[in-house]
Amino acid sequence: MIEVAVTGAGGHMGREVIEAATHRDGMAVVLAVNRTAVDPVAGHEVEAEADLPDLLDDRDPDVLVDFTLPDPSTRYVEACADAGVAAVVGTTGFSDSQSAVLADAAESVPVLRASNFARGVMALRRAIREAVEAVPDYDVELTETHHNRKRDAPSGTALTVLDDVDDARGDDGEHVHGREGEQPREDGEVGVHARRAGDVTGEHELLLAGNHEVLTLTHRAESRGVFAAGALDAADWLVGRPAGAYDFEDTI
Ligand SMILES: NC(=O)C1=CN([C@@H]2O[C@H](COP(=O)(O)OP(=O)(O)OC[C@H]3O[C@@H](n4cnc5c(N)ncnc54)[C@H](OP(=O)(O)O)[C@@H]3O)[C@@H](O)[C@H]2O)C=CC1
Ligand SMILES: O=C(O)C1=N[C@H](C(=O)O)C[C@H](O)C1
Repeated sequence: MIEVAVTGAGGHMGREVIEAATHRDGMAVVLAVNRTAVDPVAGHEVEAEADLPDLLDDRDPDVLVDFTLPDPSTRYVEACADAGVAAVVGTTGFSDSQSAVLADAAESVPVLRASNFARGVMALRRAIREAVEAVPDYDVELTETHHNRKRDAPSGTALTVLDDVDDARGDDGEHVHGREGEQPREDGEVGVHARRAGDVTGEHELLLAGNHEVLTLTHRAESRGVFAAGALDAADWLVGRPAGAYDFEDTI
């Protein structure tokens, strides 16, 4: 039985993760914490996040799954490193210095980070790398659309895809965020567009155009359950691994 702790238990993703873990064979939620007080989630009492270090010692989970914000997430992963608990991090929007804190923690415990836990996005990323290599001189534009509550822009997935495009092209192309004014498009630049509206779960589209043709590669998440399932697959895979920094692709 894999025993799971969930931070951000009152958030949209935290609730999905608790619900999915509760109904998953071979998994049990032994700890749920949140910053503000919330009613039980899927029958699990939600504890105060301030008590996390003591709660980790007391409940001794195998793995913690975090979908919150960069600042609390880094604190939670540091607490995992102190307690010897593996961590799966779905939070996005980390600064370089916050990422360095996660990398430090990964020297003590296994830490798996992914900007997107949908398996379809893993497939999308492979398709994007292949397409960009096949038509390296085509114009590239990336558009992501998310719900109106989302704080970080561009999305974590968009930033990951931009890295994939740069890797496939073998350069650090200029990323142009939105456009305004009379500046024409420069060769090699990648346009990046972040839309926020309604309750869109998450959409990412890469458009490649040139030589009188247009190719689009799109992923659309239709439920947050897809992210929760992927994060729990990652948790399952991570338990028992040596300390280190892992990503979702490592699990395949
Ligand atoms: N990797 C992936 O596949 C996915 C990643 N995400 C990422 O997950 C994160 C959370 O998304 P979502 O669940 O929609 O967000 P929500 O806003 O619904 O939930 C945020 C959670 O973080 C907590 N929180 C906010 N501020 C603080 C703070 N200062 N200290 C401690 N806790 C805090 C909230 O607690 P409180 O209730 O007290 O406000 C809440 O539990 C985002 O970074 C998002 O980009 C989302 C979906 C998929
Ligand atoms: O905030 C969200 O909702 C999502 N965030 C992740 C991101 O920033 O890429 C993943 C997914 O698109 C949903």
